[in-house]
Amino acid sequence: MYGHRKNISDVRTPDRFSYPPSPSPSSYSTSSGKSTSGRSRVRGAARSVAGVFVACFTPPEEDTHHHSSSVYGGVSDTFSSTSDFSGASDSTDGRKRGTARGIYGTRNDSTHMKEPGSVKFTIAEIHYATKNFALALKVGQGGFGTVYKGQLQDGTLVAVKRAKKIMYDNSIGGEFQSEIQALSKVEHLNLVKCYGYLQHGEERIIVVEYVPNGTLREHLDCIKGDVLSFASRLDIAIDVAHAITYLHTYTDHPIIHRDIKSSNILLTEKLRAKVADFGFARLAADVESGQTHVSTQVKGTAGYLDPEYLRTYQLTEKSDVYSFGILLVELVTGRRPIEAKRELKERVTARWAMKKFTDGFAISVLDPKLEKSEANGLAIEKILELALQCVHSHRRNRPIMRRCAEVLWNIRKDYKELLD
Ligand SMILES: Nc1ncnc2c1ncn2[C@@H]1O[C@H](COP(=O)(O)OP(=O)(O)OP(=O)(O)O)[C@@H](O)[C@H]1O
Repeated sequence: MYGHRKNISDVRTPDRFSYPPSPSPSSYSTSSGKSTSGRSRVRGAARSVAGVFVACFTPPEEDTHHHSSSVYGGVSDTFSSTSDFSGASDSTDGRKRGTARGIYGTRNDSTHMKEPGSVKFTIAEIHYATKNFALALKVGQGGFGTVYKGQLQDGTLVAVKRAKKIMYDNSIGGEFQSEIQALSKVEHLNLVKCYGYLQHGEERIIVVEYVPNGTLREHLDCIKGDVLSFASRLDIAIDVAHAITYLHTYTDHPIIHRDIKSSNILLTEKLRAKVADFGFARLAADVESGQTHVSTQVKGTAGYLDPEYLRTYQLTEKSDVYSFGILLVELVTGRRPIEAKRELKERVTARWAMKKFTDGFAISVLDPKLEKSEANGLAIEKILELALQCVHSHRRNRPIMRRCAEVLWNIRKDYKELLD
């Protein structure tokens, strides 16, 4: 580790949380089987938890900062991996973890990383791929830095994530290595693949799979592509559920993503989802005998943050489940988790949607760009029921990710049957 992440958080988007445990003047206000089983049952179940959920929200105030203190918590609800969720990439592009070293050839770089799965790039390769960081190849800007589209000598398209200059001091180390370590060790069809990295002087660069079709948020905003159909949204939800399930069941070392949100979901041309940005990922079992996760900073994005994590500083897989619940609401409503410009009762999208759901008007929160059909109406009820469970203020009452995926499979099955 290289030191303080506060420097990183300070340069992130305002709604991003990454704070050290030290006291600070500002404070955080949490702005923040076949399931056609009858709407009343669904709503009944919903009501039993809705109160708890609603209680956990406070409409956003101006200041959305949070400061945490040291944290001690147990990692719970891990579950065993099955092939259903493995989705392991077939790596038809030849860049499968085990073959990557061969692809990039031998390097005479003395700092060549020996860890399996890691590939160290040379600065010459990066310059070649990005045409010396040509502005025309810039595709995005995030908390970490600038993202360029690049092409390796063998033709592979890559996204080159170049750390901000402001992070050139050692404070970037933790973030950089965290991202590399987490990314390089996992491989799944619905996770953005990590090809390698470069640490050259003050440069910190990560090379990942290029996902060509923008972020989920851009699609929901119709900045990219046509209106996402309800069926596509359901497929995306399932892809994301598979990816997170995979992370949570990852060998002996479950990975908590910690920053599940629509701008971290990248889409392929065929609208398959790939979960990106493991900057905040953390190996859940890399601390204290695999049972205790000690977190020194609250990290995540406003609107997606698990209130129990905020309360207790305990980070578990269920924090991702919470964020996933918020993402489900976002998918069906099209709205951002927090819409500051709306009237108070609609400002926190999940709370607004859940209230409508429990009152029996789930269809009224459907993204206005979608048709209010019977199939959409039934599916949104079931999705909101699942979302409601995911955002339960007590993590023990939230389903595990695997269960979320199973429920979504059934919703999709019923949805398709109704359409046929
Ligand atoms: N693998 C990728 N393939 C294609 N485009 C990408 C890829 N990764 C990132 N981008 C683009 O670059 C933008 C910035 O990505 P980045 O992960 O750095 O930040 P972010 O997730 O948008 O913001 P934050 O760092 O606050 O989470 C994304 O919104 C996306 O448009």
